[in-house]
Amino acid sequence: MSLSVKDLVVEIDGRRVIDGISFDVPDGARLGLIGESGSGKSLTALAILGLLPDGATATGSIRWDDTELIGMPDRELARFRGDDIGIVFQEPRTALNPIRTVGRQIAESVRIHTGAGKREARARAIEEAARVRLPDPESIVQKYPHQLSGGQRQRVAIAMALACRPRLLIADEPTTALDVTIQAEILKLLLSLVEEQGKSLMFITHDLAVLAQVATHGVVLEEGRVIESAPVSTLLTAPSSPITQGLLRDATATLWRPEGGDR
Ligand SMILES: Nc1ncnc2c1ncn2[C@@H]1O[C@H](COP(=O)(O)OP(=O)(O)OP(=O)(O)O)[C@@H](O)[C@H]1O
Repeated sequence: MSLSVKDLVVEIDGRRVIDGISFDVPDGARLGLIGESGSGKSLTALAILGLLPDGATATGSIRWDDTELIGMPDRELARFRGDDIGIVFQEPRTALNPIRTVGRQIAESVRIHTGAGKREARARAIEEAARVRLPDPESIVQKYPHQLSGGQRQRVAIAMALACRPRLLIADEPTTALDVTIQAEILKLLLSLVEEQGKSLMFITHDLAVLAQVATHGVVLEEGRVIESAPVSTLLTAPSSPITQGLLRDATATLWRPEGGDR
């Protein structure tokens, strides 16, 4: 299953915020969307998921294999979300319900997307918690989100997204809210899960050092346009645009230091 975005334009209240973006995520590929704040990364993800804010319109084409997602009725799109395309957001707190145990929330994901019964879904929730390497899965599923650390909450959000076995996982700055060591652990986890299950990944970040750890190809955005699209190794060694050169200079030194970099 592959995703193909062509000439995507998003307008919000008459302002063109995405201005003709095209890129592909072939089956099993790991693509990064990278750019500074406001360059249009999140809106591109939301357009793919059919979750644009009120007042926003999308034109162009977003195809999932042979199916056009732009203009698809919301009810049909809802089936795509989760079943085919999963999402993990930056701040796991917003993805989790504070008054339900994490096990129940993972189980709900399982139930909605597999039709499993309650008991089976509860057992699956423990398996999914173990899969994202949460400690002591049998007891952690009985906890509430506030009883977990930020990194553990992000593991729960990843478990919920993957419980539906989507073909493509979209991760929008999933580690930005976490401190550096936890960030590295979550990136490693995401990468191993995606590779293990042969999924495609679309990873959104403003940090080229983070992108280098998870993606093989990068699409650089600026003001809603694609500025450069190249293998990550090229972006790291021979970035052609000033924007990418700036991203390379800013790359987080703690995680990865560009050779000969001036920081
Ligand atoms: N709900 C909204 N209403 C109006 N304008 C919006 C809305 N959401 C985003 N925008 C505008 O669209 C542009 C792209 O925003 P987007 O959130 O996609 O950027 P981004 O690259 O994801 O940034 P960040 O890294 O800060 O999340 C920005 O100019 C932003 O101001």
